[in-house]
Amino acid sequence: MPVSDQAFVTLATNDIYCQGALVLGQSLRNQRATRRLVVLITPQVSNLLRVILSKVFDEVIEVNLMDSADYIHLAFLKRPELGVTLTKLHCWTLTHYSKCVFLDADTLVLSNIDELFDRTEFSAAPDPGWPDCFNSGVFVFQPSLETHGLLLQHATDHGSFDGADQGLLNSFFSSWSTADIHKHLPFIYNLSSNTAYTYSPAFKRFGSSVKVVHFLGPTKPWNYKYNPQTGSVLEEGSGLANQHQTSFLNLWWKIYQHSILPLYEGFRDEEEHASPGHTAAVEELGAISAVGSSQPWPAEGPVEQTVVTDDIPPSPKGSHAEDTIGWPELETSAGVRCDPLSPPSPPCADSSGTQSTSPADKAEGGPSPEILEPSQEPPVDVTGDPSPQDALEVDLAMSVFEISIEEKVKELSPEEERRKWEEGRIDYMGKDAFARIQEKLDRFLQ
Ligand SMILES: O=c1ccn([C@@H]2O[C@H](COP(=O)(O)OP(=O)(O)O[C@H]3O[C@H](CO)[C@@H](O)[C@H](O)[C@H]3O)[C@@H](O)[C@H]2O)c(=O)[nH]1
Ligand SMILES: [Mn+2]
Repeated sequence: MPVSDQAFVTLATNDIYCQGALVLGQSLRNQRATRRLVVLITPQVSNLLRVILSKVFDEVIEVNLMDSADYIHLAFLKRPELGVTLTKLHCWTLTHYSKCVFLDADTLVLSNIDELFDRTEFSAAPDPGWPDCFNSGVFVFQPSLETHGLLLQHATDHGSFDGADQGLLNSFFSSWSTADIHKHLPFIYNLSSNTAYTYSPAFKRFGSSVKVVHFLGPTKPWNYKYNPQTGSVLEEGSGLANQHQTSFLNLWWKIYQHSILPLYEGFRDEEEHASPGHTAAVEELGAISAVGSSQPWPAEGPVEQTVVTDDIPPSPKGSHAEDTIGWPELETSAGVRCDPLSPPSPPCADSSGTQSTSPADKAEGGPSPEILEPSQEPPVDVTGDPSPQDALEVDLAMSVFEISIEEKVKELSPEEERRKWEEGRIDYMGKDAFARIQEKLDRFLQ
């Protein structure tokens, strides 16, 4: 039975972390999650990614620290280093839900975890590095503007001992390690992907019951390159720790390859009649679709529709993530193609499941109006008009043998370029390499 006042929530502040959020959301779908799927994003996330996110998530909610009420602003100004942290805390403002499970965008769900909703705030699993602290990559919480306010106050007054949300949340929910064992989630709900290496006998014994893998640490699945032919990540230069970690990475990429990449595929048609003002994004789309269309990724099984939009129940797939192989058309439930390069038409906006209201608009009851911060803001259409900054921040490089996701090097204006040169910041290996300059000269001389 779907429970509509409860939700799985994640966060992505840029297009790169969006790739993680997409795989996480898809993995929840694959495991037939019965709660709503919500992703919090910030203004940096491109319009294309917002549209893609809305194919997997029921709600895409933009949060913006700077537009928020004064006390948030204050906390942010006093503690600028807590930027992403304070953004994560926004999950407490989702008061149209009675209970939520937060999952980092670098987690992967391997089996159904709906039972986590039997737990209460604040439940989390031990951190592998310091088990008296919880890891803040997976936690059960109860949205409340009052708690949100208290957390921000705590951030303003005390900061965070690790400079991020985990330190802050541990000092706020400081009785976690001693007060109530029910609030200790078993480690299988937040297994750090390199734990198999640190305590391999335990992994041998309990590994098969793992439900959530967390790729915590500096190297994320999207930092690896993947071979779609062999179905495995390329080890070169990535320093893979062990075979278990590799199989979790492969699983992540398998979902990315079969269920996420096809979501970009449907934008191919837009390429032809897109206006010239949008070349950056269009080039990107071309790169995305060109290989996919002429050379579909090896599919191992029946081609199924895996696109899930608002109000469509999770796709009735097998219970394993591997079962989901798809090559879906990017169409919404209304059968309307959404063009990320032009303002969304009403059917697109309707069927995408994207929220155009801020979370607290739907809040009922709750604390006094003066702390109902987001509701005073005008509604934000998260898939609104594209602007020059809307170009993708990621490069999805694809060939038959290799898929990779890379952060796009930001295009600098000629003035910024000149300043960089003058300051001696020259990209000898990249675009200032002799070969590039030679190309430019050749073009000029022709
Ligand atoms: O640029 C960023 C960085 C982070 N995030 C979000 O914040 C989460 C936490 O960041 P992550 O890179 O996953 O941190 P971890 O490597 O998991 O490191 C640990 O430390 C973090 C900071 O305390 C905690 O948030 C994590 O839960 C904890 O596992 C991510 O999953 C995303 O959801 C973004 O959206 N954009
Ligand atoms: Mn994480």
